[in-house]
Amino acid sequence: MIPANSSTASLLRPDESTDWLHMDPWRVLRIQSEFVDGFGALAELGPAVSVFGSARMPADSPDYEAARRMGGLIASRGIAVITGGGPGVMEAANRGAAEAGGKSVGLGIELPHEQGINDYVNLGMSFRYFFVRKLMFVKYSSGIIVCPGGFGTLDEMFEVLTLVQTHKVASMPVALYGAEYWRGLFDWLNGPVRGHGMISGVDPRLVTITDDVDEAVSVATGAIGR
Ligand SMILES: C/C(=C\CNc1ncnc2c1ncn2[C@@H]1O[C@H](COP(=O)(O)O)[C@@H](O)[C@H]1O)CO
Repeated sequence: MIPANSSTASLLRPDESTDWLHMDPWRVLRIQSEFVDGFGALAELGPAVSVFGSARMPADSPDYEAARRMGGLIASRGIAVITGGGPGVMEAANRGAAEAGGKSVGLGIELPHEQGINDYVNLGMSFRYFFVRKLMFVKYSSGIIVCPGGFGTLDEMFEVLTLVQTHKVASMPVALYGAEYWRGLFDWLNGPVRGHGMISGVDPRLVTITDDVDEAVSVATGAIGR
C-alpha cells in the first residue's frame, strides 16, 4: 500500500496542488539535475578562461572595450571564454570571443526581470542556483580575469581566491583588471584585515593586478598547455 502522504502518492494525484514539488527532498533532485546538465554541456569544452565583471558596464565604456579585447585575445589562442552570459562585461567578453570565431560560453542565471543570455554566446545554458553555476566556472576554467564589478563579481572573485588559498583548487591564475579600481580593496585586505590577524597578507602570487589587457590575458591563460 502507498502511504497517502508519500511522494509516490502525490505523483499519482497530478490534478492536485504541486506545492510539494518545492520541498527540500525534491529540490535536491533539481539541484542534482543542474549539475548533470552543466557537466554534460561543458565536458568537451577544452581549455577555457572565465571573465567576471559588472552586469551594468555600459557598452561605450573603456572597461567594456577592454573586456571585448580580452575575449578576442583569449579566443584567438584557441581558448574558450566563459562568462555569466549576461549584459555588461559578460556581453563584452562574449562579444570579443564570438567576433574572433571562438567558443563563447554563457552560464546564465535565472533572475526576475532579466532578458536572459546575451546575443554573443554560442554555447549557453541557464542555471537556477548560483552555487551550481559558480562551481561550473571554477571546474571548467584554467584561469580567471576579474574586471571591475559589484557584489556578483566580488562573490565570484572571493570564491576563487578562497578555493586557491585553501588548496581546494591546485592552481588558478587570477588577473584583476583595473589597478585603480582594485587598489582600495587590496589596501584594506593588506591593512586592517591583515592587521587584525584575519589573513596573513594577500599572497602576491595569488593575483596579478594590471591595467594591461595583454598582461591580464597572458596571466589567465598562463597555466594552459603547460
Ligand atoms: C543587474 C543587471 C543584470 C543581472 N544579470 C546577470 N546575468 C548574469 N550574470 C549576472 C547577472 N548579474 C550578476 N551576474 C553575475 O555576477 C557578476 C556580475 O555581478 P555585479 O554585481 O554586476 O558585479 C557576473 O560575473 C555574473 O556572473 C543589469 O541589467
